[in-house]
Amino acid sequence: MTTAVLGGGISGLSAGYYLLRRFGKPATIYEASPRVGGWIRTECHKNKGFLFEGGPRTIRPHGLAGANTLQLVEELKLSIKPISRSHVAARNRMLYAKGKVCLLPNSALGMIGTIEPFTKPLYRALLNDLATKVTVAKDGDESIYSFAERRFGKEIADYAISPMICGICAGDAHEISVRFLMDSLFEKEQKYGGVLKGLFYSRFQDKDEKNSIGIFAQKQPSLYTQACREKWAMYGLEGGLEQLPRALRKYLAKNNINVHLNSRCQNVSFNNDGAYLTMRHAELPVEHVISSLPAYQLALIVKAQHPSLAAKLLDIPYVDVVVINLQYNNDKMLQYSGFGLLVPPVEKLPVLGIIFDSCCFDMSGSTVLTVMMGGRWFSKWFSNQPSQNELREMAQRYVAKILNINEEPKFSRVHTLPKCIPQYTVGHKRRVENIRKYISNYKLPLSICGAAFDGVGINDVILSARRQIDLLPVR
Ligand SMILES: Cc1cc2nc3c(=O)[nH]c(=O)nc-3n(C[C@H](O)[C@H](O)[C@H](O)COP(=O)(O)OP(=O)(O)OC[C@H]3O[C@@H](n4cnc5c(N)ncnc54)[C@H](O)[C@@H]3O)c2cc1C
Ligand SMILES: C=CC1=C(C)c2cc3[nH]c(cc4nc(cc5[nH]c(cc1n2)c(C)c5CCC(=O)O)C(CCC(=O)O)=C4C)c(C)c3C=C
Repeated sequence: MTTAVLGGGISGLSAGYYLLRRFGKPATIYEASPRVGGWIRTECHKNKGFLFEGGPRTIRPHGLAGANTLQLVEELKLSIKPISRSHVAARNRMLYAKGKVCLLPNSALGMIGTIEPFTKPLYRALLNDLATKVTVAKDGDESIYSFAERRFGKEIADYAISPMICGICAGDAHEISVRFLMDSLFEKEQKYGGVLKGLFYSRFQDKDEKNSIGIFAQKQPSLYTQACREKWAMYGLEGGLEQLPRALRKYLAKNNINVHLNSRCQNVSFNNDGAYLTMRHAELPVEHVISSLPAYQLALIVKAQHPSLAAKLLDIPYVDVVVINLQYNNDKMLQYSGFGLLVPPVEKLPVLGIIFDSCCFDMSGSTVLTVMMGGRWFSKWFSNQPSQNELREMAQRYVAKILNINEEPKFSRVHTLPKCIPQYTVGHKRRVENIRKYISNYKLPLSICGAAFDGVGINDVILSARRQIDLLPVR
């Protein structure tokens, strides 16, 4: 009997990779769709010199999780396209607020003056933090909006934190847990009575960067050393991010880890010896199941035997995002340079943000933009199920309004990504603990990784796969 990995997105493929590295035994990955990669999807227009990313486009090189991904990228011999900290795409972060494109400050000097859309200098937010007493959070959690508003004031919560949440999980900061993005700042505030105070008192205790060496035996991955030396802010891959799942699949196939495509798991039932997977045409006995599925998909397949585990999994909500890629045959269309812009939810627009792909990476004379819409507000704007053409027209209308680009794009692509990103709402940490407790109490031969549980970024899901494999007992 073998180990089965469910899902051939980046976390399932990574689980296969770490299984191979740790045990060297064959295993099988079952993927429901006809391709690997999950939400990582690149459409390459090689002859025209540009590409469209339908999901993620960049990865951060920082910390333990960043170093871990770089180690994988290095082992797969992929070509990196770094964006250094001094690159405009790393320096210039923009908002569309109050009818204008606003450039956010990127140095301490920018804290002194009043910068639109803010009505007060940003240093006042820091004074607010110093002057405000700590409120002990109920059940050790609160929304990131409430935390930011408490510590730094409403403007920071509306125009800095809320758009940032849109740019990471397309979610509403009023609902997302402070622990999703600011776990350590929140802990510091609760311990030392303020964010700045916490940062000051704990400045010699932050071991994250040092710990990043921990899991790499003696030697850090050399790409990580290079990323630190060359001050990368983020990176993409030559040929687009889909090269990562593709290369992983090839590597796994060469090493007896097979990926079965078009193989949806319909049910899983556990017994004393392992588990049975129900596939369309077969019942497969397996020793252990590693699930990298979205929580609601795992819920579907465990529901018959473990309805209360299914209910816990269904408590992790997801949102839908519309992604529209636009390409223009002229690289001088944009008046602004930067990674892109985010639209704060207080603006009440269907657009979450626009990414300036051709500012991040060379697109051989094209301007390439990606408009993202919907997210937590998807049903508010798109309950009438607009057609692809209507979505494209809507995106173009906002590109005209916000960026003053009125030309028709030469190429475009519209994708609606249903339930593509989990929402770590207040209490998420406890929910995940309870899910893992259930699995452990019932001694289920099941490990869970993927975006639903331990972080939504590519780095997080790869590291989550590695950690789950590291926890497996040697038989
Ligand atoms: C629009 C967007 C932009 C993003 N931008 C970034 C970014 O810039 N940087 C970054 O780091 N991250 C980004 N992310 C997040 C990142 O892309 C995802 O979190 C990550 O790809 C999730 O990988 P996964 O393997 O956990 O899940 P998925 O990609 O969802 O993979 C799960 C797989 O399981 C399969 N499956 C489902 N049900 C079954 C079943 N019953 N049996 C078998 N297989 C099944 C699915 O077909 C899928 O292939 C972005 C995400 C989105 C949606
Ligand atoms: C500037 C515009 C951006 C839009 C619009 C946007 C949309 C968007 N992003 C995600 C998910 C993730 N994005 C991540 C990183 C990331 N996103 C942006 C900007 C926009 N995102 C930037 C500049 C970055 C790089 C990180 C940084 O330096 O701040 C990540 C990874 C986060 C991590 O911890 O590594 C995710 C996940 C979605 C779902 C989305 C849809 C609206």
